[in-house]
Amino acid sequence: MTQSQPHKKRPQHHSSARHRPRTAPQHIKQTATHERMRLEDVRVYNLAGTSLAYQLAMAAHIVMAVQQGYSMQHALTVVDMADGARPNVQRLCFEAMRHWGTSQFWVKRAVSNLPGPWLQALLSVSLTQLALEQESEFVLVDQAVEAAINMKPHAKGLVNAILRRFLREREAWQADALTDEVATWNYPQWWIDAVKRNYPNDWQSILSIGNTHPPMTLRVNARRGTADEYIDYIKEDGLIAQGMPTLSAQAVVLSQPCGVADLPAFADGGVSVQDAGAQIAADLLDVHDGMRVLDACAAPGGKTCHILERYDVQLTAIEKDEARAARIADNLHRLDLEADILVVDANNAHQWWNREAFDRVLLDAPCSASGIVRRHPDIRWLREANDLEGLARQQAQLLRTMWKTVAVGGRLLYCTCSIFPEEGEQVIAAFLAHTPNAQRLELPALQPLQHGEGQLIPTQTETRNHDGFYYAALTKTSN
Ligand SMILES: C[S@@+](CC[C@H](N)C(=O)[O-])C[C@H]1O[C@@H](n2cnc3c(N)ncnc32)[C@H](O)[C@@H]1O
Repeated sequence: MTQSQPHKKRPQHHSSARHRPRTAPQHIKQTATHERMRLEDVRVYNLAGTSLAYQLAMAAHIVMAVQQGYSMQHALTVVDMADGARPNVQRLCFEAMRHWGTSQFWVKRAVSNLPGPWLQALLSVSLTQLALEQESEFVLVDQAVEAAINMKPHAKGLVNAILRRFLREREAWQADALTDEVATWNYPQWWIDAVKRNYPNDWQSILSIGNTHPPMTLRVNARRGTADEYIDYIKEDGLIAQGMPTLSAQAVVLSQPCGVADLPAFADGGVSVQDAGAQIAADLLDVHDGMRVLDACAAPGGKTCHILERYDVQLTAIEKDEARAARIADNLHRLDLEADILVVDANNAHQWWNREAFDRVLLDAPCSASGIVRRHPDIRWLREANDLEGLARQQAQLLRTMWKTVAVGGRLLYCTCSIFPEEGEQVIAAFLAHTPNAQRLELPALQPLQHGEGQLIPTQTETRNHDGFYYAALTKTSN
């Protein structure tokens, strides 16, 4: 460690009032919850929480919730589960989502009348486990049947028969799946077609990387030390890591993921979890001390905090979702940083903007999240082809509004965690075509990384392991 011991514990910070989100009128999309299962009612009775049967039954519920439009992360957070069951349920769900195309293909081939959604989900979760050979075959089939007996007793024979048939005919089933694109790649057909269309030379590797386990990448708090110091520091805890300087001076990738609570210096703000591709934003925004900075779509505050760790600026963070805005406040508090958090729709500038222009504006717009499917394997099954049109409209609207707040000579950095040009290059091209006082800036730091102007695609090499992002920087030439 260095003399200043940047990653050692230090006294608890006392939150200032500026950490508390200020609430303004919100427009949060209401979902048609009445059409979907109530996550509060999800229960598995009569099975011990430690049993695989319980965990398979619970995973089937969560996966079924995703089919009904809930995000998996939300379902996993909200559903009440037996103590200790959560890590394994989570693993079962993540693996089921990464293999949903294959397992649903098998279920549909195996039955003449499709069973109800929970049974389909149980079969998919179980077939995925058999295909991955994670559990003993005997235990898996036994426990899946046990889960069925508990939840849908009439289906005991069906579950037993399908799982045993898979074990007998595994090779034929696997070969059969390769005749179908959705079953082969495990993405909806429209997604496969869009990746093929936009990346004719790389579409297979992009789809494959999206099905791998993401790295656990950290951002070292620049106020506390360097990436190299942190890498040395965690060796004491037996953790191996390496830097990723081509992406960010603060990025550190762990060779093995660990729980956030076990991360040395996490609790007292020495590090945060953030993909290396996301960490480029703080460089591309070209911030200097003393500037007025706006982060227009800020929650959970990853980029807000990164900017504040590096520069002494006056930062306003806007977020329309109150619960998500609270996460910005939590992160600022943990990192001992300050920003003004406004809970408001950024598009309603008259509600929050006093017409004092910002030197730097970061617009990390809501998007399909197609660049981060490794981390959220359910996203592909939740999105629909025509979502891109609606998202692009939202992105263009936010860009038009945020542009008003940029000072002459100032910079706006537009970004999304998407790999689809509809949400990246096409939004920027259309904006530039209609905005005479906007000029695109070169981003030399991005040159060696990009795949098409401003576009980072998910990459998985020793020196570059990051998610998919799009970046464009614009400067205002006149009012
Ligand atoms: C991609 S996330 C931002 C991630 C964040 N920049 C980070 O690095 O941690 C987009 C965020 O914008 C918020 N959002 C979407 N539309 C908004 C709007 N019109 N006004 C304010 N926030 C909005 C979403 O709720 C979401 O939290």
